Amino acid sequence: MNGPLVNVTDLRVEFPSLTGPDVAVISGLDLAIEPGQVVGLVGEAGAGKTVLARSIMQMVPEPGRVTKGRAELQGEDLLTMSERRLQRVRGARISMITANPRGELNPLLPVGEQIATMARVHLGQGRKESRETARAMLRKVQISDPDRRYAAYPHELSGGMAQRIVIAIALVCGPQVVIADDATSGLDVTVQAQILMLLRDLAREQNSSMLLITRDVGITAHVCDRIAVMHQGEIVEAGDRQAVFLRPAHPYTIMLLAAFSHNKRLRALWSHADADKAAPARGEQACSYVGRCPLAQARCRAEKPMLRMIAPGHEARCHFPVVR
Ligand SMILES: Nc1ncnc2c1ncn2[C@@H]1O[C@H](COP(=O)(O)OP(=O)(O)OP(=O)(O)O)[C@@H](O)[C@H]1O
Repeated sequence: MNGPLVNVTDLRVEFPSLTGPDVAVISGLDLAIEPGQVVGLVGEAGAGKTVLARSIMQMVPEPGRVTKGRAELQGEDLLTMSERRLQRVRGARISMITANPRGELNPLLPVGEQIATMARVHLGQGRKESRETARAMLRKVQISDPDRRYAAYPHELSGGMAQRIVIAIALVCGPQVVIADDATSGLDVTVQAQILMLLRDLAREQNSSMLLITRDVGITAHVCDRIAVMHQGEIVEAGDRQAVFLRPAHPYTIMLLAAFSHNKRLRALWSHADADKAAPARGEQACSYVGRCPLAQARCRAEKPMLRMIAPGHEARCHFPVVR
């Protein structure tokens, strides 16, 4: 296959505003995911991470709508796909895991049956075979006593166990891409790490790519091959994990890393830079970070920077990237 597995280009998503014209919460966004790659999408609350994930699934929350761009899976645009075709693609070739496992599960159906149903619908398995597949999946997500748990209802499971079931459902068809949107944020810290590692290992085992969305930069340091940093609906930096962590180039990335640092002085730097009052609205002809940027110059207010290469495989949307 030539080209990335998932290729989002020039995506724009707008929401109506009560007081004026529609607001673009995502604009000019490009993001590529290669086969087998784990891409971390990081950024603070409201950056547009969930809207991006849901756009790829053609599930933009109402009343939002995609007004521009493409989101291709192996060259086929998901954004213009018929609902009928999408039903075959979602769950089978691309699946999503969110922070609310109980909300995803059917409260009236034993959890094993929910996994087996996926195998019946998407893999064409019969009743007996799909039950075997579901049991095997329960073992893979490390649910103890899988035969007994097969018959359990969602309310009988802990949050961590419910999330393991959601992961089993998401992975049972061997999708090419898994989107994990804040998938562990509702769980205890110790369980979070276990579930993330499990998710990564299982995805790797079946060569699924993964888009791992989180506000917690620390999580991406352990799990991801590549990091994309999102700010106000735009990717402001993207690169291999090593490059972004060791040589962050966009001032926003530097601040984001400082916010997660153990170093108190670095964290203080972040809180000083956090005054967002002068930030321009999304889509204006200025850098989206100019109001908070300690390195901003006149050009940053007058001209919107493009995402451009600063080293092979490393890009930043900044007129004055910090290059070392
Ligand atoms: N249903 C909606 N109606 C109006 N605006 C919305 C809606 N959903 C999202 N938005 C807007 O889109 C922006 C991006 O939201 P999104 O949920 O994608 O952020 P996020 O980066 O995923 O944040 P978090 O880390 O808190 O999940 C928000 O600032 C919000 O204004």
